[in-house]
Order: sequence, then structure tokens, then C-alpha cells
Amino acid sequence: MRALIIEPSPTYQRILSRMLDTYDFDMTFVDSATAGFRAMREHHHQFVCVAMYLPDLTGIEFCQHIRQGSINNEVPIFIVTSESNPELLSSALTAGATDIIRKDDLPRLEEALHTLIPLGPFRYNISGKALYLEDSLTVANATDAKLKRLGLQMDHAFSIAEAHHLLQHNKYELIMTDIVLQANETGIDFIKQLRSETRFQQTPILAVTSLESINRRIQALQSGANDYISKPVLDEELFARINNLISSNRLVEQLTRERQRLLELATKDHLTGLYNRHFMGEVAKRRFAEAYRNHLPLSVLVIDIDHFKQINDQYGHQTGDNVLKCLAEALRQQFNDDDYVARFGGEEFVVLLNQTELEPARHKAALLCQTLQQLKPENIITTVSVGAASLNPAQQEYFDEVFARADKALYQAKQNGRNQVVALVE
Ligand SMILES: Nc1nc2c(ncn2[C@@H]2O[C@H](COP(=O)(O)OP(=O)(O)OP(=O)(O)O)[C@@H](O)[C@H]2O)c(=O)[nH]1
Repeated sequence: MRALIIEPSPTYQRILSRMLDTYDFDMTFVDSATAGFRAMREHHHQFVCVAMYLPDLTGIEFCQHIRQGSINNEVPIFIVTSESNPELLSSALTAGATDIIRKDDLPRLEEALHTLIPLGPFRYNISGKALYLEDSLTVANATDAKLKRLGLQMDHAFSIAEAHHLLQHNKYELIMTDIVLQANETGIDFIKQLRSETRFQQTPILAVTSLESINRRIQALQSGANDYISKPVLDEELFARINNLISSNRLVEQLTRERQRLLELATKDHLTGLYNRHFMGEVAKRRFAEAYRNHLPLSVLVIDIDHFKQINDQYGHQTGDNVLKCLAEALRQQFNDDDYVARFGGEEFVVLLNQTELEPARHKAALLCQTLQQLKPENIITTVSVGAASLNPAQQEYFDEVFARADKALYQAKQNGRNQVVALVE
């Protein structure tokens, strides 16, 4: 952040320097209007303090020159003066001074800065990249300079094809597009194309339109632009609109992530990442109603690790946890995406086998027993017992009933010596 202080008095230069030091400004001190103009041509300053009486001009004349010129003509200018003549002070404001700060009331400058800082681009916490589709290099370069001040890097595309090419290789926080382009292309087409792709549905799009074309602006918004800005573009308006777009999008992204995290917490078992018992219950309700309604087969496997207590006792709880995680991963890989695998608690897992009759379910479970026996998680031979049961198409059965039958089958598998499958019809 740069500040320009035009003050002929070394004493006041020192006072202002001390005061502004806390703001981390890059301060330039000069003692005449001529040197002030030169400094403004050399660098972009975020605000200017100018004394009322300078060796070459008055502060009021300095203001007039800046406001009527083309270099940083919207910069906030504070006239710092001991002058109390109301007419003179009023003419300073008319000339374009942002505010008058009396030298016996310098803390007011700090207050003014506090209200000013929210207006400047430096208050925006923006970073990342923007893409600008614009067929004029001059306009693109000018915009690039503005976006840099805001903290955004800009890639420029002359055509829609070029923009798509850049989009394939870069991630953009913001896409800006001019509406009228060359070769019969329009920004409206580009916006529509972007919005038809899932990955760009959330990306903020800012349309740049000419001031008079109200229809174009409406069309841009209807096509999916989030906002528009009219040419000639005012810096502060551009900064504010870009900031709004990017920060709202970040908020949406943050909420989506948070929602996803809460969903995971509510539906997943934290140790294995498999679905938890609660979620399985909810899914099972829907699956059973659907299967019954459409006369589709549905099976349930209840899987329990054999002698898991011994593993814990012999190798410790942490090793026991690792065995659970390893078996859970194997279960996840063993079944289709359409089958739900859940950790029901402790060392017990449940699988909902979609559109599967009892015999294929039993067969899958037998293969699973073999696979897990060979897995040797943590170098420990681990086996499982499995109970299988299926929805009886003759009766309207619910998950609880089929689960109870599979659990009974599991009990029999344990009784029969473990490491085996028992399937129960009734
Ligand atoms: N490491 C670990 N152990 C668990 C966890 N949840 C439950 N257990 C242990 O799992 C063991 C289950 O023991 P039991 O119900 O007696 O069953 P088992 O030793 O597998 O014997 P069978 O089922 O009859 O073959 C207990 O020692 C529990 O402490 C867990 O999250 N991590």
C-alpha cells in the first residue's frame, strides 16, 4: 500500500510519518505539487495527503489537477491544513478533496483512513487467477493491471476457443467475459457453454458490457452470469463486484465442504470409513420398500470376525484397530458400489446385496471368507463367520426381520466352528 505525502514542513512530515507508520504504508514524502505529480506518475498510491500551501501550487489546485487528469484520478486526497476559512475549505471539497484534516486535529486523519481502507482494493483478501475473454488487447492489459492491484493474476483469451483451452489447464477464481467479441462470437455463447458444464456451474462469471446495452446485460444474467459491469469500468466498482463474487463463491464452497464433512460424520464410521449402523438402517428401509414393491431380490450378510478378542488381547488394541481397517477396505473392494457395506459395531459388518438372491449371496460370502483368510492383516491370520438371509418375496418383510434371520445364521456359523457361511431361508 502506497501513501503520498506532499508537505513542505519537515516537522509535519515527521508527525505524519510517525502517525502512518502503524499502517504499514509505503510512504513517499515530497515537498511540492510538481514532485507530487511526478510521484503519482511513477507509482499508484492508495491515498494522498497534501498541505494547503505548497511552494508551487495550493492543495486545492493540486486536487483540481488530479481530478481532471487521467492518472489515478479517483485517489482519496486529504488536505492537511491549519486553515480555518470556511469558504476556502468548502472550495477544497468542491475541487475534489476527499476530506479536510485540520493540523490541530490530526487523529481525524486516522479516522478517515479507517473509513477509507474498506474502499481501497487493498482491503480485499483476494488471491488466485482470473480468466478474461476480451478481443481488445488494450482493454485486457488495462484490466490486467487493475486485477493485479486486487491480488488476482489474469490470463487473457482473445477467443472462446482460446478461453476453453486455458480453462482446461488452469483453475480460475473468476471468469470475466466481454459480450461483443470478434468473428461473430459473443460472451453470451461463452457463458452458456460454461454453465452447461458441471465443473463451471459454480464459478463466478462477470460479464463486461457497454453502458447502453441493457438487453445484453439482461441476456448475460439470463445465460448464467452472476453479475455484470458496464464500460467504462470504474475501478472501485470493479473491485467491489469482483470481491463480492469471489467471496460469496468461497462461502458457498466452504458451506459445501462443511456440509460434506457433517454428512460424513453422520453417515460414516470414523475408524473404517464404512457406513455406520444408523445410515445402513436408513438405506435398508428404502431398499427393502423398493425391492418389495418391484419384486426384486435383496440379501443381507452379517459378517463377524472370529476370536477378535484374542487379537486384541494378544497384539493390543491398536493392532486390533488396524485389522478392522484392513478388513473394512477388503470388504469395500469386494462388493459393488450398489451394495452397501456398513460397520454395525465392534467387529461386526453388514452388507446389503442389491438385487441378489440367497444362493448368489451365499456364494459371494463364501468367496469373501476365502479372501479374508488369505489377507492376513498385520500378519495375523484372521477369519470371519457369515450369516446370510434374503427378503422373502411371499411376505412383506422389513430389514429388521431379514437382519434377525442373517444374525441367527451367523450364530449357527459360529457354533459350527467359525470361518464359514450359513444361509437361512426361514
Ligand atoms: N481394537 C478394537 N477392538 C474392538 C473394537 N470394538 C470392539 N472391539 C473388541 O472386539 C472384541 C469382540 O469380542 P467378542 O464379542 O468376545 O467376540 P470374539 O472375540 O470376536 O469372538 P467370536 O465372535 O465368538 O468369534 C472385544 O474384545 C471388543 O473389545 C474396536 O473398535 N477396536
